[in-house]
Amino acid sequence: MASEGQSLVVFECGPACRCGAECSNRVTQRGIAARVKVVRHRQKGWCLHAAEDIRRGAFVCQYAGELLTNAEANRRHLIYDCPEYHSSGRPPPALLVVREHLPSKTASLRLNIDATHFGNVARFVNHSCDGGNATRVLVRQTGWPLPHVALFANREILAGEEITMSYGEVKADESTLQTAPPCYCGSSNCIGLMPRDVA
Ligand SMILES: C[S@@+](CC[C@H](N)C(=O)[O-])C[C@H]1O[C@@H](n2cnc3c(N)ncnc32)[C@H](O)[C@@H]1O
Repeated sequence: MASEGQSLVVFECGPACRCGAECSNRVTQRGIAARVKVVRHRQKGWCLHAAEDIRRGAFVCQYAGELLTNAEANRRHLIYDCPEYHSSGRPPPALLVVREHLPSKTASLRLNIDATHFGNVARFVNHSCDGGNATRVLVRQTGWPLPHVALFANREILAGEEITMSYGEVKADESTLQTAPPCYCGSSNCIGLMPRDVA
């Protein structure tokens, strides 16, 4: 899983603030905010569904996982990309790579969060080629050096609907056609292939 381009950044109170957990500017810090359930799909594996209506703009959950160095993320990408990995019965890879363009615009921070082995329900959010109904947002907390990744509903999500997001753009180049895994998102613009990981 990868994402190219700039993610939206929001700012919240954090360890350097005097306010407590009840502060209204700590929206993403109180755990999973919507009732959700994990449902099995024949082709996509486990999926995250809304168990109640989720209003547009609402925080759903953080994307929790192991925070990796770039070198370790690249090493794991190689492992996760191997066909043997997928046929081994091990959990599907959930290594998310997001970039934050720093204010200077000349540098960017690459954040590698691997939820394959340790994570929360966000690891069950599947890809949709139409962008999905959840958007990834970087959350910076005052006094905390690194951003967190949070999922927000980008439209109203009805109870029973699958919660999806975009893993990145699908490039229909030759290497993608040969190596990209099949996509079953069912969107009208889906070409039947998932985005390939970009390190
Ligand atoms: C982060 S996991 C998502 C949860 C996963 N479905 C599971 O069973 O654990 C990413 C993996 O889910 C599957 N997946 C996600 N979106 C998919 C889609 N649109 N079509 C097919 N498989 C998908 C792929 O196996 C992918 O490597």
